[in-house]
Amino acid sequence: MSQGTLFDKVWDLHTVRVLPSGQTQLFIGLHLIHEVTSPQAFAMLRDRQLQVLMPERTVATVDHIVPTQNQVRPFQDPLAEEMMQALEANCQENNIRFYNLHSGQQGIVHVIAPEQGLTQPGMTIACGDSHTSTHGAFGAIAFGIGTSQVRDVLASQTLALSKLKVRRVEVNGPLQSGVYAKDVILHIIRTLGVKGGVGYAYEFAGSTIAAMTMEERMTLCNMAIEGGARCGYVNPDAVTFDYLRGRDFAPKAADWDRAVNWWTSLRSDPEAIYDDCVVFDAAAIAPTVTWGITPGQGIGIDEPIPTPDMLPESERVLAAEAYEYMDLQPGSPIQGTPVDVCFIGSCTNGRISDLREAAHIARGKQVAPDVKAFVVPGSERVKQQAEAEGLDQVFRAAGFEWREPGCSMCLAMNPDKLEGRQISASSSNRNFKGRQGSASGRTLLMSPAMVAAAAITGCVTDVRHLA
Ligand SMILES: CC(C)[C@H](C(=O)O)[C@@H](O)C(=O)O
Ligand code: SF4
Repeated sequence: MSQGTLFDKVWDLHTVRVLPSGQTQLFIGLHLIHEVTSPQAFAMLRDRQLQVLMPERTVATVDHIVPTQNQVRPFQDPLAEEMMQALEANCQENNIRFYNLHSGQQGIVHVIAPEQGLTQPGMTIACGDSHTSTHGAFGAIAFGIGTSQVRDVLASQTLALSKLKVRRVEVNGPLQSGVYAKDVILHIIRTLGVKGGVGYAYEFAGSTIAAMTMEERMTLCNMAIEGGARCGYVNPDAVTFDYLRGRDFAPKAADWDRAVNWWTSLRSDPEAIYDDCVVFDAAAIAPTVTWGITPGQGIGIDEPIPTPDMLPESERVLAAEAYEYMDLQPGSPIQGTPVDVCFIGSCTNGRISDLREAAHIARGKQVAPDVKAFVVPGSERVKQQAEAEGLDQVFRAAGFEWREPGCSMCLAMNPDKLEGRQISASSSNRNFKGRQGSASGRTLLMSPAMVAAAAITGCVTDVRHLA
């Protein structure tokens, strides 16, 4: 075990057996569930008269359907209320820890597990949600699963999986000021493509990543899946351990020291062999904004929207679809594009450091007329912390709305929706057609600081000129 990657080591340690199909039966240390992808899984379990095998290894929260304004029960949307009731009943019947609204610990599943110290290095973590890759920031092997796999984990605490290859994605050097983890990952996806990571786990490494906080690493790993990599991870180091120490579920006293030794031993070895390796220069990364309908259609804020001849042949068909849908002119600058809605939140960028960065830009300024700007903290704890620091006041004074925690307009399964052809500047992770609640709505992805800058000026703006 001395020449492996963290991925190989964690995979091997969790292998129950190799199945006749060649797949691995992998033990899942932590199973996270939410209201959208779990109800059917529990129903399938009941149909087969199966029990939840290890309820203490499953943790639930409610995030996607949660209204961020009126949270009175029953919810106005009957479907949301139904999902909520199903989750409540399933957790109660099966003895599953559930962080309900107003528990003080509710929030987006990928925000709450790390903040409580549930997410730890060396774990295997699964959740019926594609952005489970977020948890890889801690050196866990964490990936999204479908509903029938949620059933499998509930019933057996294992999954049948094929092993991934590992690509080392190295980023070196200091980031320019005004450039954030979000820009780094948008840049990586733009370069390697939205399908570039299919079949791979991405190991993020290099001095830029080493210098990142845990929250920045989470932003990075969150979007590994948008680059096609089912999981992304960072080797655990002192930054990881400092973040974890003292959190609710982190090991305590003598267990802590043992855990740190153990976690350290799981780091990829210097001689580890990778299936592929790519290197980026941090200095070449500018504040990045998407102009199209996939997270890979991004450009530096100073660049023009690419014309077809600037793109490889293989990207031109999708680009044509994007020009039409977005109604943006190839060859023209992205800077100055007017926006209608500014959304700060999501599991990509709804953590306290994100709100601090955005508040820093908004402080003492005013949201542009006719722009609707709102901030949705990633969790109840993030909200509480932000309020303790007075960030809510900064946002409110600038004309932003301050909301209750949840996924909100990241995918608009709640009342927060774009209307008609509105364009949003969004700190979330997906800009697919119709993603934010209007079938013809348009999304520009960017960092929370850039969203705040767009809110103030009313158009896409280089945050480096505003700060
Ligand atoms: C609802 C859920 C299944 C979905 C996902 O898997 O990612 C959602 O969280 C999203 O971001 O699109
Ligand atoms: S915040 Fe968005 S990306 Fe994250 S889990 Fe919720 S819907 Fe999915």
